Amino acid sequence: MDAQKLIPLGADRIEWYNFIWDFLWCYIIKMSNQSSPNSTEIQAIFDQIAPEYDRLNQELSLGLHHIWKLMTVKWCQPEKGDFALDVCCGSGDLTNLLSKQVGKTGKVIGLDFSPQQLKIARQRFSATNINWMEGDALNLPFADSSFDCATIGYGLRNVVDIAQCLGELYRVLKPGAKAAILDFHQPTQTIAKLFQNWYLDHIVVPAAERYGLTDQYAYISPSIDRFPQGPEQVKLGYQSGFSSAVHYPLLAGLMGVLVLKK
Ligand SMILES: C/C(=C\Cc1cc(O)c2ccccc2c1O)CCC[C@H](C)CCC[C@H](C)CCCC(C)C
Ligand SMILES: C[S@@+](CC[C@H](N)C(=O)[O-])C[C@H]1O[C@@H](n2cnc3c(N)ncnc32)[C@H](O)[C@@H]1O
Repeated sequence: MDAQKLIPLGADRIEWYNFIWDFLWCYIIKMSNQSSPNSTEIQAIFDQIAPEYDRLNQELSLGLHHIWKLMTVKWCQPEKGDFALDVCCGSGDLTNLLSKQVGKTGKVIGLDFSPQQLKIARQRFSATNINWMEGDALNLPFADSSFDCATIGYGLRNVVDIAQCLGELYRVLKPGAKAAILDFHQPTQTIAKLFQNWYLDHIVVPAAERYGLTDQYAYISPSIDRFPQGPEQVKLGYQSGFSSAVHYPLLAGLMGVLVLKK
């Protein structure tokens, strides 16, 4: 008797059901791991990494992040005497660069919702034309048309509502003012994307492991996957009311700067 005939017909069907169920369960698990963290979780990440944040940025970008930040500040065209805003200021790199550009007659607000990042920023930079503020990028505590220029450095990808953030940025800028938004970017070229994933998985996360920050730095890669690419960022800029929006890829598209004009 052929063994095949011994298997009741329903057995195949049960195997199929089990396979489909297992597949669906794996898919649900994977997608649930891709879910975006909420504001509280984001704030916790940046509070936790604050003590090592600048050291790891310097080491892992081989110091290049300073160049990307200089370009970002240049592209929002700050002038002497301006009132400037650095949203999601973190440890204050861009706030400090804006402070130097607007000079003694100008003023810069560095705003962030992470107390630990702001603590580091205050320790690093004591320029008298800088005000450090704890606040939410999604509900800026400023009047309409307050600022002559603004920056967001590696913040837009981390807010829980990008459109809301861009809307607030538009609201607080003066007519004709510019904002420059630096962040990671998903390269369009496959080889660049493969390198970005490799670098994040095999250089960045292992480096963070030394400080017990594996999970916090492992967050970067999926956050980049969720982040709109250049053309989509431009569309969001126009939808937020900006009169012009241009995205400039940097480093073969591994990074990018969105320049908006009100
Ligand atoms: C300043 C940089 C990243 C800031 C940053 C942004 C985030 O959203 C984070 C989230 C969670 C933890 C940390 C951060 C965070 O540090 C960019 C430079 C640092 C990057 C970690 C390095 C990655 C660089 C490129 C992927 C590859 C550069 C290759 C080149 C040969 C150096
Ligand atoms: C990667 S850090 C960037 C810090 C700094 N701009 C730089 O270029 O290094 C992202 C910062 O965004 C802040 N952030 C994220 N969501 C925010 C929100 N809704 N309001 C204010 N700050 C926020 C985090 O607390 C963190 O300090």
